[in-house]
Amino acid sequence: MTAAMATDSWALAVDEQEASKSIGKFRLMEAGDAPKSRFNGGPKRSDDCDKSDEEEKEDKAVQSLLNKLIRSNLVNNTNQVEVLQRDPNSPLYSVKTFEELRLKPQLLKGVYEIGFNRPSKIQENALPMMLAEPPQNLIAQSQSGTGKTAAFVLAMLSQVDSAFKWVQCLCIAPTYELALQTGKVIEQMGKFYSDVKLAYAVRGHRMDRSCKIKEQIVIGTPGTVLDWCTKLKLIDPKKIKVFVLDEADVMIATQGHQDQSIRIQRMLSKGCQMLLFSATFEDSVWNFAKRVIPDPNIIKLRREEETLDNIKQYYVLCKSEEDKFDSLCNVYGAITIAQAMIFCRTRKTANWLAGQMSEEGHQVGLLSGELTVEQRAAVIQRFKVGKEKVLITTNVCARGIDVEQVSVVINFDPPVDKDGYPDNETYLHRIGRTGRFGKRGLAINMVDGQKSMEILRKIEKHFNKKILRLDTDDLDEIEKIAS
Ligand SMILES: Nc1ncnc2c1ncn2[C@@H]1O[C@H](COP(=O)(O)OP(=O)(O)OP(=O)(O)O)[C@@H](O)[C@H]1O
Repeated sequence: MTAAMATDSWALAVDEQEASKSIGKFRLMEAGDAPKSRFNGGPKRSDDCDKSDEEEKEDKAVQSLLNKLIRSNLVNNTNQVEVLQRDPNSPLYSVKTFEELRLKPQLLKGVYEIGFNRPSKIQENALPMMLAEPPQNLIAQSQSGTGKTAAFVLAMLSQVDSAFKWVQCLCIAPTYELALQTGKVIEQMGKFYSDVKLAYAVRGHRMDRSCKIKEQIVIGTPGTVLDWCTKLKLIDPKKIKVFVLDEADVMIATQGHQDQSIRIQRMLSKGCQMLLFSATFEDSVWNFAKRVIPDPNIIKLRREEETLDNIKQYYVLCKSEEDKFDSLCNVYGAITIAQAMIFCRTRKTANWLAGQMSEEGHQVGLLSGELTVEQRAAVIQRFKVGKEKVLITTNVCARGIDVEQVSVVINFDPPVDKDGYPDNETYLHRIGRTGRFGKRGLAINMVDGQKSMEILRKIEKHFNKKILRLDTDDLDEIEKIAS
C-alpha cells in the first residue's frame, strides 16, 4: 500500500483529486453518495461492517460505465464481423478509411483530432450502412470497447443540419452517467461543428414547458426523454431523423426502461432512422431489439474466445481464513509477481485481506462496491499504471471489467453464482486469455473446506483442465510454478 493507503481513513486513499483528474469535467457522484468505507486493517462489528458482509449486487450500468472510464483504446478482436442485410441483394459495402465515407470536412477533422486513423472492425461495416441513402436501420452487437459509440455518434453528426434549430437526433442511454459519457464523445467529435448543439435530457435538468428545445441533438434517459416528448412537449418526435438506443442489454435490465423506450419509438415518424446497440445478445435483448427496430440490418462481432490453455492452475488446501492468508503470503513472497488480482466473495473479506496484506508491507489496491464509480475507476487506473502490484476485489465488483496485463489471479474464494453454484463463466473470464494475444498465466485457488473443494472440482471437470495441488510450505515447489 502507498503511504496514503496505510492511514485509517482508507476512503481517502483513493485520491479523489486523481479521480477527478482522470475522469474529466463530469461529476458522476451524487451528493449523498459519499464513500462509507473506512479502512481499519480489520473487520469491525459496526453497521457499516454488517453491510460489507453482504454479497454485492451486480449492476450492469456501473460495469459499463467503469469500462468506459478505464478504457483508452479499442479492444482487440480477431473474429469476423457477421452481417445480415435487410436487402440481401444490395452489395455488402465496407470501408477501410474514413475518407471513403465522404464525411463533412468539419466532422472528418474531429475524427482525426481525436486520434482515429481508420475505422474499427465494427465501424467498417456499420458506418456505410448507417450513412447510406436512404438511411438504413441497424441492430449492432459487439463487446464493450469495439467502437460502437463512436460509430453512432458519427452517424448522428452526419445527419444533423445545423441550420435547423430543433431536435433532429435523439439518443437514449440507460443511466444519467452513461448519457454523460456519450455526450462527451458527441462534444469531442463535433468539436469543429460549432453550430450543432447538444442537450441532456436527464434527471435534474428542469425545463420550462413553454420553450421547445433548439438543440439539434438530445441525449438522455428514457423516462426524461419520454416526458420531454409527451408531457412537456419540448421535442417533436416526428421531426427526429435519427433515433439511437444505446446499451440495450443494460437498458432492459432496468425495470420500466423497456416500456418507456418502446413508447418513445412509437412516436417517431416512419422515415426516422433507428439504431440499436448492445454489448451482448441474449434472447431477451434480441426480442426487445426486434420490437424497437423495424426492418433492421444486423451486425454482430463475436467476443474473442477465452481459453485456459497456457494457464497453470493450482489449488492450496487451507484450514481457515487465517490459514488462507498465511498461505497466500507464502506464495506471494516466494514468487516475484508482476501484478496480481485477488478475488474475495464478500466486501468484508476483501477489506480484511487488504488490511492484512498492507500490514505485511505489500502495496495493495482495494476495489469494492463501497466506493463510488469514480473512485473505482481511479483504483483500477492506479493498478493499470503499476502504482499497486496487487488489486484485491470482490467477485461481483470486478465482473465484466477488463484489466489486461494481470499475470497472476488468486481466487481467495472460488467464484460462485448468486445461488452458490460454481460460476464457470466468471472463472474463465478472470483467468482465461484470448487465444491470439494469450500470454502465460498463473491461477491459484485457496480452498478451505469441503464445500469450496467441491466447487473447484466441478470447475475443473467443466473445463476438463487439471487444477493441481500446491503445497505452500514447500518453497521449491512454489518456485517451480513461477518459472
Ligand atoms: N476508429 C477508431 N480508431 C481508434 N480508436 C477508436 C476508434 N473508434 C473508437 N475508438 C476508441 O476506442 C475506445 C472504445 O470505443 P467506443 O467507446 O466507441 O466503444 P463501444 O463499443 O461503444 O464501447 P462502450 O460500449 O464500452 O463504450 C474509445 O476509447 C474510443 O475513443
